[in-house]
Amino acid sequence: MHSKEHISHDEYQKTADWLMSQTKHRPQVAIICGSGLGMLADTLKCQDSFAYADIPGFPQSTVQGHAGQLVFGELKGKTCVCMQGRFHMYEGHSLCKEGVYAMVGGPNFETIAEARLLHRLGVDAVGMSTAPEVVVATHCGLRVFGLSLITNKVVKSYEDTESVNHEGVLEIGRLRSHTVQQLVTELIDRMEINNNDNINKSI
Ligand SMILES: O=P(O)(O)O[C@@H]1C[C@H](O)[C@@H](CO)O1
Ligand SMILES: Nc1nc2[nH]cnc2c(=O)[nH]1
Repeated sequence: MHSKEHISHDEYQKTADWLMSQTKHRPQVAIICGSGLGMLADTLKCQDSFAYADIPGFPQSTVQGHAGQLVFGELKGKTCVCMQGRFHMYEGHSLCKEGVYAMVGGPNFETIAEARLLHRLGVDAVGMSTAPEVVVATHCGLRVFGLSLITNKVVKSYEDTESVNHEGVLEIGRLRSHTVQQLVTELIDRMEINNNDNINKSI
């Protein structure tokens, strides 16, 4: 998994599963120790340490002075994991991919000319919703987690014989509904109930 542009969810999952099978620690805090700061990891109690080279699918640290170890343990009673050595763009690692979501008014799908314009503006995904909902929720002081299922490729070429239609969107929705339900259920299960404290205070 060296400096790949794209690391799939399955690849991350395999690495995480391996680590979880090797240690009983379940960290509440994650710390990246940069140059000269790796010694913090040595202070963790009840340590489980793994050389990056031994962790399936994990990148390798190439910088001098970076031990290249993942250290699990306890600090002040909190379970932590420390990266003794980090990864840099100058080592060939790319930035985590962030995407830009753009909302168009609908109900029609964007024309090829509009799709090309959005692409040139740096848009990665396009929909007809979500943005106004997030604006209103944020205005109300709510913390927001937005989730969009990407159902189709946007057509950007006049030669392309594919076209987007609502039936196709609904079909992918049906195919992925179980996964989306599991994800949302898991999120709700892990959610801190007091995360909208700021609203309660202002009422
Ligand atoms: O959930 P929404 O309504 O955002 O889903 C998309 C946008 C359009 O309503 C429709 C296009 O097929 O699906
Ligand atoms: N604007 C837009 N909304 C969508 N919703 C689902 N697919 C699409 C799409 O291709 N474009």
